[in-house]
Amino acid sequence: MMDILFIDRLTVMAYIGINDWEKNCLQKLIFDLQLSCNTEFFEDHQSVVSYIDYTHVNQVILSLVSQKHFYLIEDVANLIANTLIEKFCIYWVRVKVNKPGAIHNACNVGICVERKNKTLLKSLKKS
Ligand SMILES: Nc1nc2c(c(=O)[nH]1)N=C([C@H](O)[C@@H](O)CO)CN2
Repeated sequence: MMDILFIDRLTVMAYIGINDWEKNCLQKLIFDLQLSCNTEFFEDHQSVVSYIDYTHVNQVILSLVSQKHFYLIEDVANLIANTLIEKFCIYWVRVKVNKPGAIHNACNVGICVERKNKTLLKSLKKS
């Protein structure tokens, strides 16, 4: 069994979009994140594998999204998913990027990507 650390409706202003006007205009992106982990590892807080600090996850996302202009919401989702897999001890991650208001006759549009930490999942199978 695996546990899931989640962050809902994390809101960030970003330069995002395929149109010229979107290069200089901050727009709202809302993230829903799920990080699969094993919280039993976390009981010993002195151990190397410690808990996943959701404030640290938040900082990583803020720093990634504020660095540059992104063309597609897919680009943001992929960068965040791959970075979280690299930086945190998690089995898989699900990143949903919402760009509300992008289509005038829909309340929301977005993309949801899932990435696995193949190395960690392999070591889980062996044990
Ligand atoms: N699959 C996608 N389609 C579109 C995107 C996107 O990021 N992914 N973006 C746009 C525009 O930037 C739009 O949001 C402007 O309002 C159009 N299609």
